Parts: sequence; C-alpha cells; structure tokens
Amino acid sequence: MASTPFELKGKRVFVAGHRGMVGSALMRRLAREGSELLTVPRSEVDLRNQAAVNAWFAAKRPQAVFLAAAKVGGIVANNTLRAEFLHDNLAISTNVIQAAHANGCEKLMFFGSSCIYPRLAPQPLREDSMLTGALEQTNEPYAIAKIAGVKMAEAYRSQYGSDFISVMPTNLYGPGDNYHPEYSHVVAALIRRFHEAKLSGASSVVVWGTGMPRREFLYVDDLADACIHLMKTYSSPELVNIGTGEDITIAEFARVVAAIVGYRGEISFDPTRPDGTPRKLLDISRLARLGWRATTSLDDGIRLAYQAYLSETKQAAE
Ligand SMILES: NC(=O)C1=CN([C@@H]2O[C@H](COP(=O)(O)OP(=O)(O)OC[C@H]3O[C@@H](n4cnc5c(N)ncnc54)[C@H](OP(=O)(O)O)[C@@H]3O)[C@@H](O)[C@H]2O)C=CC1
Ligand SMILES: C[C@H]1O[C@H](OP(=O)(O)OP(=O)(O)OC[C@H]2O[C@@H](n3cnc4c(=O)[nH]c(N)nc43)[C@H](O)[C@@H]2O)[C@@H](O)[C@@H](O)C1=O
Repeated sequence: MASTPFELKGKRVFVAGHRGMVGSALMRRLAREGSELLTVPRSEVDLRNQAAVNAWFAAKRPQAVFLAAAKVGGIVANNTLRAEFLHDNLAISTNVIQAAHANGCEKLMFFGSSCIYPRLAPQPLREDSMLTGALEQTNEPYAIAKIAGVKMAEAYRSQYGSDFISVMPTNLYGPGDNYHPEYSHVVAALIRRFHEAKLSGASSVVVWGTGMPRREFLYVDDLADACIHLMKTYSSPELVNIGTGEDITIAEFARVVAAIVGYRGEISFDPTRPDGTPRKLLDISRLARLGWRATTSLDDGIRLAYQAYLSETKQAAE
C-alpha cells in the first residue's frame, strides 16, 4: 500500500488515454508535479490486448496510473454501440488494473462516471447509492463495465492491499472534446450546432429530447485538478464523486450555450430523441470534506470550451 500523502514528484506516472479530453487535461495539470510522465499511443498498445498491456507494464513499471482510457460517448453512442461499450471498457479496466498490480504499481486511479448510479436514485447522488437500483437503459452496458472497474479496484485493495482508488466524475466538457454530430455529449454537440447555425444564418436549432432533464457540468481542467488532489491525499475503498454540486435543465443550458456562441435564432426540441436519466446531480460533500471544490463557473467554462472548439477546428468566431 502506498503511503498517504502520496508523492507524485519524481515518480513514473502513466496516463492511460493521454490524448483524450480527460487524459490531456491530466497531462496539462501533471506538468506542474515534477513526475516522469509515461504515455503510449493506441497504435502501439491497444489496451484491450492483455498481452500487449502486460508487456508494456513489465517494461515501463509505472509507479502511478491514471486509468482515463475508455470507450466514451454521449447518449446515442452509448445506446447504439452497446457491445463495444461493454466489451472495450471491461477489457481495458481488467487489463490495466491487473497489469498495475502484477508490476508493483503503487497507486492507481480508476475513472467511473455519474451514470453508474441507479436511474432513479435519490438526488443529489450519494456514493453509497451505487448498486441500489436499476440503471438507465441507454447507458446500461457502459455503467455495468464501469461498476465492474470500481469493484475490481476495490477487490485488489481488499485482497492485496493495493492503493487503487475510484472517482466518479459528473458530465465533463472542455478542450479535446469529441464534436461528432451523433456520438458526442451534449456540450460539444450544442457548441458545434449553434456555431454552425450562426455561420449559416439558420433560423432554428434543434436540441434533442424534451429539454427537461437536468445535468451537472464540470470543466475538465477542474476535474484534472481534483484528481491530482485526490491522488496525493486520498486512500480508501469508498468512491469519490467529482462535480460542482449545481445542475441545470438542458433547455436552460442550451440558452447559455447559444448566448455564448452568439446564436440568436429559435431553439426547438425533438422529443423523439432520448432524454436519458431525468437528473444526475452529484452529492459532493465527501469531496468538499477532502478539501477540494470547483473554481470554473459554467459561463466561463463554456466560453473556454467554445474557444477550444474554434481553435481545434481552426475557425474564427466571426
Ligand atoms: N467525458 C465525460 O463527460 C466523462 C468521462 N468520464 C470518464 O473519464 C475517462 C476519460 O474520458 P474522456 O477523456 O472524456 O474520453 P475520450 O474519448 O476523450 O478519451 C478516451 C481515451 O481513451 C483512449 N482509448 C480508448 N480505447 C482505447 C484502447 N482500446 N486502447 C488504448 N487507448 C484507448 C483513447 O485513445 P485515442 O486517443 O487513440 O482514441 C482516448 O485517448 C473515461 O474513463 C470516462 O469514462 C467520466 C464521466 C464523464
Ligand atoms: C457523461 C455521460 O454521458 C451520457 O449520458 P448523458 O448525461 O445522457 O449525456 P449526453 O451529454 O449525451 O446528453 C445529456 C442530455 O442532453 C440532451 N441533448 C440535447 N441535445 C443533445 C445533443 O445534440 N447531443 C447529445 N449527446 N445530447 C443532447 C440529451 O437528450 C440528454 O438529455 C452517457 O452516455 C453516460 O454514459 C455518461 O457517462
């Protein structure tokens, strides 16, 4: 078991999924910690391949691991690619957690998600509500794989004393997001749709669902800061929720994004598209007791995310 506080300075730290939205935010934040950062492209080691993962871990022997590689997407991706979301996420978690254990890794952080909680669990969602009820159907395969990952980290801790911890981030957004029109999450989808409508002069933009579901959104650089804080100071089998503690309806959120992007036309709703979970607000009291809170407001975060979208797609705001 690693000692707490856990020192990142001078350690070999592996960020699995370093090119993703969360992984790249972790890389930015870890640059301040004086660690030796280890990464590997998927073309070299596909984390679904157990033999490749074992060989890489045996060669590099990371002392700390952030397991931020996963098959990830929005509500339609989760609901369509159901086999891949279950298979890939189970394989990645199993391979990386076992290889970390077998190669003397001192500390590992596993990334769950707020969708592991039952669809109708009491709000705000407490960490101990995991496995107390039925899951949301649109993301059940992903949630089952993530719950298995949480249980794996917990089992290696109880059987072998491994210092493996699990965090449950709320819905995230920011630089490095995926802007696919069907498979992205709502933040990236609406930034892109409102921006394109502004450029084309469209008079109306469609937002999926009824607009009634509520979501909590956390800027990804805040998430990375929380993760570094917990990696250094937290060592316990209980999950830790990471969020802002505030939520907003999708209809209100769409108006926030439209205003920041500068789209002034109508917003309509398409109830034939899935709403998903009615509400997903995290109880962040454990995180607050552990000494961390988010600092980026939703307005500031969406402004930063819009700038990132423009620069990543090489466009001007107009
Ligand atoms: N985005 C969100 O709103 C939320 C995310 N999370 C969790 O945070 C973590 C990171 O998510 P996020 O950054 O958004 O996702 P991204 O899709 O942006 O990044 C995922 C990363 O995982 C890598 N990856 C996927 N499959 C494989 C594979 N088979 N082998 C090697 N690498 C692979 C990708 O590699 P490549 O670059 O090659 O594609 C990419 O770097 C995940 O565990 C996710 O469940 C939790 C809550 C909310
Ligand atoms: C992070 C989280 O992400 C997923 O769960 P989700 O919270 O439902 O994520 P979402 O961002 O895709 O949608 C949020 C809400 O927004 C509405 N919505 C409106 N218009 C668009 C739209 O254009 N695109 C999308 N994607 N959603 C839209 C949409 O109908 C829904 O009501 C899970 O895969 C889950 O596994 C998970 O971990």
